[in-house]
Amino acid sequence: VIPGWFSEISPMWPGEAHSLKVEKILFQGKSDYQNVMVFQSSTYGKVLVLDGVIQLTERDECAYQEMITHLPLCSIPNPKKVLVIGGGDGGVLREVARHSSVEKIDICEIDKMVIDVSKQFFPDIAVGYEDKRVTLHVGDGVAFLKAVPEGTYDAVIVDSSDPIGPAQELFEKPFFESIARALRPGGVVCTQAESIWLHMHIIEDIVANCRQIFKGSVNYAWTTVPTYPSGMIGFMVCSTEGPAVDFKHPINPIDENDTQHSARPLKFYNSELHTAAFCLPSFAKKAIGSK
Ligand SMILES: NCCCCCc1nc2ccccc2[nH]1
Repeated sequence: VIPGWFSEISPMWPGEAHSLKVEKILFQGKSDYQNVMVFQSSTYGKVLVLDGVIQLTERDECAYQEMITHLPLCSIPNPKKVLVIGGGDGGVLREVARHSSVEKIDICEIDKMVIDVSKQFFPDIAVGYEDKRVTLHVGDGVAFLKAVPEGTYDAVIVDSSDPIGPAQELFEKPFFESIARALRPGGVVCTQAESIWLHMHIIEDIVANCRQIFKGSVNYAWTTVPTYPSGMIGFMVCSTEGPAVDFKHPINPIDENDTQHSARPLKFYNSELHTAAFCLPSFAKKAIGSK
């Protein structure tokens, strides 16, 4: 360990470790589920770390939060009811709130410490909780979805950590089945889906499960996030059987200057990038294929 540096060593990316220079450690705690740490970095703002894995930094969180939210929501005409699984930092809520058609936003986050720490150290991200349409459920997303009536949501966003740790079940087939049941016909889901550079086999399994479960369309999209290992992260973007959804052409575009529901304009997402996000390197296209 180099003094003054945080290195992200994990069995999920053997033999490599992204490092950030540390100015000051701001919080360290152990919740019922994981170790939680916040530090002030020299060049990426404040950083949230769970079990040694970087979840977000102030400088580049916009890429992940905006893409995971607007890829699904800009692909359907009038999202009204949205469910967020995970996303305890509040960033996805902030982005969902930009859509004026949305009437109800449910969020189910298992770890209250993540919520509290985010409100304390990342107010510009946790601002999402202030939206009147938000209802917070602190608990396990697996159990939450089992209790959801069929066809309740227009969109579900799964902003999870990784298969190693408390989010393990959010990558398994029964969970995807419970999402499909909770979505209306032609409803959409977008989940955090690892990196094509690091986890191609995990992604192949997830895509195979999604092909069996989501009878609309099944797509893999990706974005650059400089502070994530391999500099990118991907998303499964799927729709249930019903009114066709063409993810590659946003029919419900969000104006990058839209500040109706957010004091802050979009920093990252735009319609061209939306379309480009579904373009994959050849090695990934071969492994994932696209219907
Ligand atoms: N809710 C935050 C999602 C990111 C979790 C941490 C993380 N960062 C990653 C980089 C590459 C592949 C998988 C990753 N998982």
